[in-house]
Amino acid sequence: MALKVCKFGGTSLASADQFRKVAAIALADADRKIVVVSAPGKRDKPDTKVTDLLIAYAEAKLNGTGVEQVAQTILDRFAGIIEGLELPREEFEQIAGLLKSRGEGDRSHRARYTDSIKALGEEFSARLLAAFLHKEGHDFIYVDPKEAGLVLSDEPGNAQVLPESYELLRSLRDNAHRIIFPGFYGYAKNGNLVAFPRGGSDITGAILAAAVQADVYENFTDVDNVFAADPRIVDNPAAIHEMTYAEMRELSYAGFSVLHDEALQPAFNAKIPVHIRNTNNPESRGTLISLERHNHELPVVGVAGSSDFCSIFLSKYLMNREKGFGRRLLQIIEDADLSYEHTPSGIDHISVIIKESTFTSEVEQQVLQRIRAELQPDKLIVQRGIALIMIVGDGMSKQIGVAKRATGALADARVNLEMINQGASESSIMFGIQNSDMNKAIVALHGAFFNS
Ligand SMILES: Nc1ncnc2c1ncn2[C@@H]1O[C@H](COP(=O)(O)OP(=O)(O)O)[C@@H](O)[C@H]1O
Ligand SMILES: N[C@@H](CC(=O)OP(=O)(O)O)C(=O)O
Repeated sequence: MALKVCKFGGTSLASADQFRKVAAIALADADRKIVVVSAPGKRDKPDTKVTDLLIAYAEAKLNGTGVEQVAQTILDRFAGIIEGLELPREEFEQIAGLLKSRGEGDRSHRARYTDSIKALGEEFSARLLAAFLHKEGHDFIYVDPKEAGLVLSDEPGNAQVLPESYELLRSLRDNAHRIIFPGFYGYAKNGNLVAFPRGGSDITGAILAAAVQADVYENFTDVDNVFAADPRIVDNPAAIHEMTYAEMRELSYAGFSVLHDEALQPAFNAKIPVHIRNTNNPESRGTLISLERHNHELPVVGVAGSSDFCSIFLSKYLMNREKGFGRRLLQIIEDADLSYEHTPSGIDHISVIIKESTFTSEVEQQVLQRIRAELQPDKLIVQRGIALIMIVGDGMSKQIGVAKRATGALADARVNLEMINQGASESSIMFGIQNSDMNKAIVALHGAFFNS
């Protein structure tokens, strides 16, 4: 018998009807031993995810205004699901009670308090799904991440799994029941509830899959497969049925929101294939992500982009002769508590690419002052509003002319290139362009590699 861990995203649990689909998928295969769930997501485009409602609830509690209204919206969402699943009234009372009592918790640390509230979306989803399956006569139980041993670093909203979790979680494998597990959060060693970054239920699923040595990690979402470009940007993008961990890691980091980029590491380390599938169309083939792919024809498997980066550009004659220049520059970045994304360089120049949200004007002033004083560059320019576009494919290094095809397509679309950087692994090329050109560039690059 195989062992499968499956994760259902927010769109898969957005309403009672969606819960029923999830239950049917879980029941369709007895190998689906562990089911990880997200909080109810959007039912349609203008809708709001429960996680965002809970964050608004935490804000309202912290600021002391508008609490009742947002609490009502949250409770209405769950009341609709409970009613649609024909669950007893006590389920609703339990949720309302938990929301209220958790809301009264310690508010002295904003981020910590917000984590404790926003995790409730996943907890409620998991409790309701378990209650529904139980009512229908199936042997599923709700498992609490604290009891199971999902131990995380104590970094609110940005937690990372600690190695001991894997040993502790392994025993889920031998649990006599099938398991419903809430995604997105765990507990620090000091007992504090801590959440992963947004989209982190994908990470929970991958950790559990690695811990129990699952045969496959099925990640159910609302698309038939991973596409070669974001379907919200490109009409009818090409379907990708197979890709490697490395390709998916680069693409999800670069903008494919279908899978959290940090979810791949646990699966990759434990060599567990990840199968992206559609809750609304479980018959579709999906996308299998594993160590190697069999289809080697495609030099590029995907084009992704994200906006709002900035670059710190330095040039200095004979920079190449100055030992430790790069190290000293990156030390200044580190001292400002910044992390960097890329460092494209040439003999006399180097750029450091940083997320714009972290590079406030105050931080900019400090950093530039130190760079001028300690490195004496000939030129120092900060450019904001940069989008980074990546074309990714393990087959790229073996094919001649990939960069030419890409730059040709960008030129035809009249996209101005600010920078180009080929990843050291030769499986990606990054283009820095203006934010406003991002979608145009993605459409052009998708066309160049997939429309022929
Ligand atoms: N390259 C891509 N392939 C497929 N989906 C993508 C891609 N890029 C972005 N997406 C978006 O990711 C969405 C699924 O991710 P997400 O909304 O986080 O789902 P879930 O609620 O299941 O976690 C899709 O609906 C799609 O709009
Ligand atoms: N509900 C959390 C965690 C998550 O993974 O959600 P989703 O599976 O809907 O992306 C969030 O919105 O960030």
